[in-house]
Amino acid sequence: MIKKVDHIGIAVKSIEEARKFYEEVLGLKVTGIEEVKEQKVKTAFIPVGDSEIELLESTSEDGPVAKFIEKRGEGIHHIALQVDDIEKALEELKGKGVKLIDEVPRYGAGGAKIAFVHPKNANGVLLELCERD
Ligand SMILES: C[C@@H](C(=O)O)C(=O)SCCNC(=O)CCNC(=O)[C@H](O)C(C)(C)COP(=O)(O)OP(=O)(O)OC[C@H]1O[C@@H](n2cnc3c(N)ncnc32)[C@H](O)[C@@H]1OP(=O)(O)O
Ligand SMILES: [Co+2]
Repeated sequence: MIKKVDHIGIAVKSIEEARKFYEEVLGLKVTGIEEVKEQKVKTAFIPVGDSEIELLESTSEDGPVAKFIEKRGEGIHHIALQVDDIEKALEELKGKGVKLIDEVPRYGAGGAKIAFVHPKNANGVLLELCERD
């Protein structure tokens, strides 16, 4: 059901500031910046081999990324696992008693279908499932 690590989400105060480390020091490239209004974030995707790093900057004081930074500071916010059929994956997890934040997929960056699993289920790690064409 799970294909690979799609991306690792990192909460940052400023994409413009944070991207300098990834580009100028690590030599990686930001390939796209996109606002996802529903999640109250601006995202920057940085491919690394077959996976990506997603820098997340909040666009609102009450968004999940702003709240995370306020409580814990900048850092790893979530791990996204790519699945080939997100509805089926959600059904399966629900059947196993997993607490889902999203029972129905939403749309994330790049038009992917995404859904979050509560960190209480995964040893304190917020998991995102995502399906993309
Ligand atoms: C654009 C898209 C894409 O990839 O395409 C994205 O990634 S959007 C990425 C941004 N979107 C999201 O994160 C949406 C899903 N997230 C959420 O619904 C929320 O942030 C929750 C994860 C449910 C947390 O919200 P809530 O209001 O409950 O916050 P809270 O501060 O009261 O936290 C409740 C408990 O969860 C923990 N907690 C909160 N955020 C966490 C995180 N990112 N990783 C691990 N643990 C986390 C807190 O420490 C706390 O633990 P204790 O109880 O032990 O103190
Ligand atoms: Co993400």
